[in-house]
Amino acid sequence: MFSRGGSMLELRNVNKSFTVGARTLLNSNKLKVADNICLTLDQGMCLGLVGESGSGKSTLGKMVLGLEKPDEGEIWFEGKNLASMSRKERLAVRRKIQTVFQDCYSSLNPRWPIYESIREPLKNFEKLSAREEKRTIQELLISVGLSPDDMSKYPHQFSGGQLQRISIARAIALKPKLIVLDEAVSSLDVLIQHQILKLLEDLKEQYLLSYLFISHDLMAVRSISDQLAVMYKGQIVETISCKKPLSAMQHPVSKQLVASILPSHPRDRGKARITPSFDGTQELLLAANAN
Ligand SMILES: Nc1ncnc2c1ncn2[C@@H]1O[C@H](COP(=O)(O)OP(=O)(O)OP(=O)(O)O)[C@@H](O)[C@H]1O
Repeated sequence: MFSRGGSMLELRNVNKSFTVGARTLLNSNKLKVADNICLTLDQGMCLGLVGESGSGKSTLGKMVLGLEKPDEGEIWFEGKNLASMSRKERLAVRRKIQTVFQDCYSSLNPRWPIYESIREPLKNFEKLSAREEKRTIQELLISVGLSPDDMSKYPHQFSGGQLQRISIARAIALKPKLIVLDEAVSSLDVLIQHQILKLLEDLKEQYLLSYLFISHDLMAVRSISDQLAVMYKGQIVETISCKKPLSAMQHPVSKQLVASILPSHPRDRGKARITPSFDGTQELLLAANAN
């Protein structure tokens, strides 16, 4: 399906449940958030994971990041099963898989100049001199479209879009192979979303990155992904190439996601669904197709 490189990430029959509500001796309520998930992401590609709130997307991202463990199944990264790696190998993987979350305000320490926030992963994983660190941080800021002088400013001095650029600079500081982007553009307005998606696309080429792009926003996911996986109640109900039109999506849940995209002008709502896509082209979806 993917062709640029070999398989970077593979989820094999991954299952995960959480215990919810009161547990009694006779009863424990289990909520299945990953139900036999099988997914592959090849090197240099972007896999979009879309689905309604609570469908299990973030939990899946956390399992890839090693923040949650699957109950069953395996997660393979660069040809190795995460669960059977040595401590040293796991540490190496930790720097190769980075993340950008939605909430850039809480992911940066408000009391630190952003220099310190970007420096943190470098300090943990690289042995750089103060001079090298400073140069690296300046280069990272430039590569995300900010000024090297910004490094002495504090988070409150930046807009939401700029803060997300800083989070991205920190995520790429260790030259990772894979970035899990969990609702990374969801809190931004459409114009800034577009700019951050463009930046992510450029960085993907420049640093040969792979992305797992998690969002409930079908259009944002489609604009950056090569392949799209639709998640519903812990299951992947459909995977489809993003080269195909939205109308090619078959599963009722996918069709519902498509139907929920509102046309840009109220006049068009209810007749045809016209949605501007991020490359500026227009996609015309007849309501009959979408439903
Ligand atoms: N640690 C946990 N313990 C118990 N339940 C959890 C835990 N983490 C997540 N859940 C539940 O699992 C379900 C899936 O959550 P998850 O955050 O993975 O979904 P999501 O698709 O990312 O949703 P959203 O888009 O709202 O973030 C939700 O019902 C959530 O409340």
